[in-house]
Amino acid sequence: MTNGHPPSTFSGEKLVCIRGERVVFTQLGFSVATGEALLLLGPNGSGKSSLLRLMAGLLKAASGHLSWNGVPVLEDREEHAGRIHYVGHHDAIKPVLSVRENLRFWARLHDPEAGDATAAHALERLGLTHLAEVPGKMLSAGQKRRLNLARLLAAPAPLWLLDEPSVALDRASVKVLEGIIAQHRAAGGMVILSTHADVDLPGAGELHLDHFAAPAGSMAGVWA
Ligand SMILES: Nc1ncnc2c1ncn2[C@@H]1O[C@H](COP(=O)(O)OP(=O)(O)OP(=O)(O)O)[C@@H](O)[C@H]1O
Repeated sequence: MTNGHPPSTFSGEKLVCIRGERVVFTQLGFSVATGEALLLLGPNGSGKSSLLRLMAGLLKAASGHLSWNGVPVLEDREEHAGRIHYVGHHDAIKPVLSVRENLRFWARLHDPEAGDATAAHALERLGLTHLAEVPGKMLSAGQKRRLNLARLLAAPAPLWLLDEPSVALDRASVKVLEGIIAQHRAAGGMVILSTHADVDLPGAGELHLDHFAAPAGSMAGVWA
């Protein structure tokens, strides 16, 4: 047992993803355990975002299954939602709420008891303290990304699903991201992350989505 999240394994087996009529990937499998990180790699359109959305329960697999400690996650969607933080391409920032209010809102969605001290720490870690009272709509792209990433620290969740989290970040902020991921893993968390850029995740596994592509032109119904 670590001093944070209890030992767990998140895995997927024989996953098939269809978007529109196209088979994006087929027979895809992975496994991530406590303290581990998995990098999703592959060219544009190979299915990295789709796989992350599927892992987050936002998209349904055409077949195959996802398990947490061997139990299919679809058996209890609410429990699964409670164990993840998903940060996708679209920012979830409410434009009229301040940076601090946005963070408080997210923290309480995850944990109604979440205290202000945790949110303050998250703001400080992401270099947002001086912007705490600024409305979301006035942030730059990189500041919005940092606020979305601050959600990771505002309430605990063992599994972080991050879709190209380094986009719009300056080099110093990428270093901060690498640091909070390392700390999360040291506390028994897991991270699954897609990227086209250099994000240093020591010892991370790699999943190359193009290895699971269906033959060109495969249509739903043939491979699913
Ligand atoms: N809403 C949608 N409806 C139908 N097809 C979609 C939708 N979103 C994505 N797709 C298709 O699914 C496939 C995989 O897209 P996805 O965004 O998962 O790839 P990706 O590897 O994340 O790409 P990128 O590196 O460009 O971000 C692509 O062929 C894309 O056109």
